[in-house]
Amino acid sequence: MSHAATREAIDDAKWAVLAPTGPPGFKDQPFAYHTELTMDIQTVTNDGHGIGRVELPGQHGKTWVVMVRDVIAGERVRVKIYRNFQNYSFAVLTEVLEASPNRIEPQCKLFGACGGCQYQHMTLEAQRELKRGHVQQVLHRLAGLPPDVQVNPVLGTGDAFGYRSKLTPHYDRPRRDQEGGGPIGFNSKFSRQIVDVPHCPIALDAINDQLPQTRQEVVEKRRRAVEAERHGIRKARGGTLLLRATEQGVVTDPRQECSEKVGRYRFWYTAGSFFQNNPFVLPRMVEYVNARLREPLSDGAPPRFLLDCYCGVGLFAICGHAHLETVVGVEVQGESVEAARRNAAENGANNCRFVLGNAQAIFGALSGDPSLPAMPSPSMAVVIDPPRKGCDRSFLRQLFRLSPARVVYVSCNPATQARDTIDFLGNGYRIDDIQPVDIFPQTKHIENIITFANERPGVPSENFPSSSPHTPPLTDADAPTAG
Ligand SMILES: C[S@@+](CC[C@H](N)C(=O)[O-])C[C@H]1O[C@@H](n2cnc3c(N)ncnc32)[C@H](O)[C@@H]1O
Repeated sequence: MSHAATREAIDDAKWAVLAPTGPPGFKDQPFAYHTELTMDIQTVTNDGHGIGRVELPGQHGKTWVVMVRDVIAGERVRVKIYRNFQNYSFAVLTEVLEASPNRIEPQCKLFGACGGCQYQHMTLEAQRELKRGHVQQVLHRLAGLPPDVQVNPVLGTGDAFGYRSKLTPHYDRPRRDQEGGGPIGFNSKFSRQIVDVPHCPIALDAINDQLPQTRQEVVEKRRRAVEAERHGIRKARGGTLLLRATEQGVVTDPRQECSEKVGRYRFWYTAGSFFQNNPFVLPRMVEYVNARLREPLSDGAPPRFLLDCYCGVGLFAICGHAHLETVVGVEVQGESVEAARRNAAENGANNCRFVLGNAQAIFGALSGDPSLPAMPSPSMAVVIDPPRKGCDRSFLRQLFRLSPARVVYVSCNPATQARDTIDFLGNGYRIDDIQPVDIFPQTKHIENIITFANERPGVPSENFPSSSPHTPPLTDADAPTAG
């Protein structure tokens, strides 16, 4: 795509903010559409919004919060208002007047428009320090830990671009006047509009090499769909593509079996099911989890038994099995459990067993297993790696009754992890280590690992719900925090 065409894509995506008149229904209080302001950025939230305060027009001394993307704390910038809410406004960056020393030129020409990346305008070191601070803040704000709670420097590799092994671009239902055309890419930073992304610099080269062909297939498919719709056969639809770089090449069929190596272990999985997406940092993350699992417990010996809850295709179970007597993985998705069994067999992890079921019912899955000790056991460790919504209440209740000596909690959403931390602290656990991992450089996403040590291992806790007030379930919308 030529640079001019790229600019066009950016302009399209910024339509909502750069159009000469406001969008229909624009609320013009306290600022009219496109009011230009100069502001100082005080902080950046964990969803990538810079926050500053500006004086309200005609109300001397009264200030108003304005949020703007693609900025860095400490910068002075010019912005244009494009949306007012009850307590704050959104603005688009038009000029950086005083740049932070951490500012760099974004590598992607679509950076100002595409919603996929938030931090390309910062050095990698600055991104990681920002993410470390966000983990600290969320644990302070939601779990009541001290504001300066010890959080390790973010674990990552130097692979800041060309690292993503999975890409899922979307496309809208084709419009009749577009024939097969229309953008294929990611949501805009400013609206639900899709920005056309013919090349994504955070994806692996193999994915970018495959992208033109996969996009062309969509164009053909859409052309046929529009034609069919014209003849009243069926309605054309939008969709999401899958491109996964694997040992079998780039796979686009979600049902295809594929494999990937992590250290010396090979993992099979179905392309559409869960597998981690950064093959560079993954071995480091697994190494870190294994190191936590091997540390001696209070009796001086390392854990002998491991439960891997939300185990997917057995990543942590299989990578950690060699130092354990018995490992049991629990996973709700049937095809992932089948893959986990195959992975254990092919990798010689004969002490691993995988149970199809809900992590909410772990006791049922474990009871009567002769390879496990009588429960609760002081030699038991647990790895948990739940989806973004965090742990279910009934899962936590059972976990605290099981009373494992150590729990390594891997999370892709530090906000729900912080919520669950309240329950760990209220049920006899203390925090031993907090380790963020930069799985997705250039983006706001961070993986965070908390290691909990049980002060009374093997003694079931009945103190649940814990005495500390439990915050209600969080959604993604709760995640942004002013830092
Ligand atoms: C973030 S992934 C982690 C997978 C694995 N630990 C890994 O790193 O490859 C979460 C996994 O939890 C599974 N899952 C979601 N809800 C579950 C539940 N209630 N019980 C058991 N597994 C669940 C999903 O199918 C998914 O495989």
